[in-house]
Amino acid sequence: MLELMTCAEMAAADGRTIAGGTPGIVLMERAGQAVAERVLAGVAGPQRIAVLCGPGNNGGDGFVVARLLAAAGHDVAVHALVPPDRLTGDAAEAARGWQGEVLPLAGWRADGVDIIVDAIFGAGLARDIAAPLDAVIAAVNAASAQVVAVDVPSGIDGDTGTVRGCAVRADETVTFARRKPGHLLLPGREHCGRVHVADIGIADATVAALDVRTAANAPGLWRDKLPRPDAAGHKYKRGHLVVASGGPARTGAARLAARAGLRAGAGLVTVASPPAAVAINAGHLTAIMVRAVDGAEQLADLLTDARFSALVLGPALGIGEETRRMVEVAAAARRHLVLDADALTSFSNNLAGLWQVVTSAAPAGVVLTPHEGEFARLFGEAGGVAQARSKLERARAAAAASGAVVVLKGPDTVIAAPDGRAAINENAPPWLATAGTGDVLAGIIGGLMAQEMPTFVAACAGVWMHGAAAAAFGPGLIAEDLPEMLPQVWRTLLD
Ligand SMILES: NC(=O)C1=CN([C@@H]2O[C@H](COP(=O)(O)OP(=O)(O)OC[C@H]3O[C@@H](n4cnc5c(N)ncnc54)[C@H](OP(=O)(O)O)[C@@H]3O)[C@@H](O)[C@H]2O)[C@@H](O)CC1
Ligand SMILES: Nc1ncnc2c1ncn2[C@@H]1O[C@H](COP(=O)(O)OP(=O)(O)O)[C@@H](O)[C@H]1O
Ligand SMILES: [K+]
Repeated sequence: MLELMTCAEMAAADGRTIAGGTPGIVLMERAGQAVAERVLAGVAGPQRIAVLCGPGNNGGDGFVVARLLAAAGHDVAVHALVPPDRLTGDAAEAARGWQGEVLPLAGWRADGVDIIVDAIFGAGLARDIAAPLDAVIAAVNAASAQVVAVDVPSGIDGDTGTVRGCAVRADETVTFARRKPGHLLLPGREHCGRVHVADIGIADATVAALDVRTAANAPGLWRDKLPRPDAAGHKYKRGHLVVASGGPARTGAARLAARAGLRAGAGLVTVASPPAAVAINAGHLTAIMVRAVDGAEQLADLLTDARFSALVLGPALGIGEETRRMVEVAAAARRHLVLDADALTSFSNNLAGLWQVVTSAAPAGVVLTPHEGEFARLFGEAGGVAQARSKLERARAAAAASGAVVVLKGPDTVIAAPDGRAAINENAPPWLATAGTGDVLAGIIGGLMAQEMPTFVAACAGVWMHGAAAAAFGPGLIAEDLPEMLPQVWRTLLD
């Protein structure tokens, strides 16, 4: 159930289910039933309920909800954007089942209403919301009533999570068959409240046949690919991660990444340090080793030892030619790479150079972990990225353009593979917005890749474990706390 279906995929699933013998009105009845049950779940005693119905099938669901809630003894008022005789298809049939009055939606006020059912627009939202509906949505959002949205809060684009002009802020959202990307991407996620997924009879096989490429990032996606130490193992079987350090005044980022890599399970971790920073690094490290490595040439020498299986390059490494050459040397040595921070910025406006790196590293995997600023510098002008409608599609286009797995960070981090697979993360608490947490993420992913976890799932697992570690620590988090929470996260994953 981790798939996230686009509105077009949902319509296709709907069409195939109808073609398979389930009439559309039956799906609409089940949808309305699920919403009504959710409304009733939270109430004691008769409620004054306003059902706001739009001109399409989302409105059709609303008429079903209204009928069921009235039958359950509540005081229900229906307000519709268009008169029922202007509805067509299943929505028209649903409206015929509503015996009560239908009042206009324009000019609606929330006075005296306990619960609002938002059935104005769902998957068919096609343009920005304009007058007079913008005032209706403002009235919904200003009301003290409980708001339950049908499928998506009206005004939120289900594919992109963007607000089309204005949008309802719901307490609860009931969607059907699977969640949609807009339930996880910001700002959509914040408009949905709690999201419930109702089974309306769209078979899993029907969803599977659509080859949905987007998923919510959760252990079900990658738990079976996590590296697990075995009884016959030794540390060299668990991979050896190398993290490159910056100069004497810029060493902390590499140590954060290195410690995270060790906690992520790499058997050994070495900080490759400029000679001038070796004493500082050594003074702060115990289980992690330090090696003097002076630039790209000496990195190439280090990597003649085949046991170094993965590298994290970028955190506080410095921007420019030498960092770019270190990346190229590591790629030429065909090691798994996590490129972060300064390593990314060293390839600004040089997508061809990045593509070359990814190509020469193959079959080893490359993961890029940009935040929005780094992403813009890397991919701003790239074909496909500029045209993309959402964070999801931008990350996917960047993965296709670079050949790497792209982790586009933020509260709704998107992980995208060049083959089109993508996952949206939803477990990261805002405590993560603090210096150095990105370095820790790079280290976790590098630690998993050092153990030969496949690239895309290593990136997904790393992002999730990072969010889970932050959530487990909670308020007051600083970057140093994250690696120390990983044992607790591992226990939940390996049970
Ligand atoms: N798929 C399934 O399995 C099932 C789907 N179900 C339900 O169907 C819903 C999708 O229904 P839908 O396709 O009819 O679209 P919907 O959201 O009602 O809107 C379309 C209408 O809105 C109008 N319109 C659009 N934007 C506008 C704007 N800014 N301002 C003003 N008008 C605007 C648009 O007008 P037009 O663009 O044609 O001029 C059209 O009239 C889905 O969310 C779910 O609730 C369930 O019944 C269970 C089974
Ligand atoms: N508001 C937020 N909610 C959840 N996670 C966030 C938020 N802001 C940032 N993050 C996460 O925190 C990390 C910050 O990384 P980055 O920007 O590279 O910082 P740094 O360079 O200081 O390490 C990323 O994993 C990002 O996804
Ligand atoms: K809605």
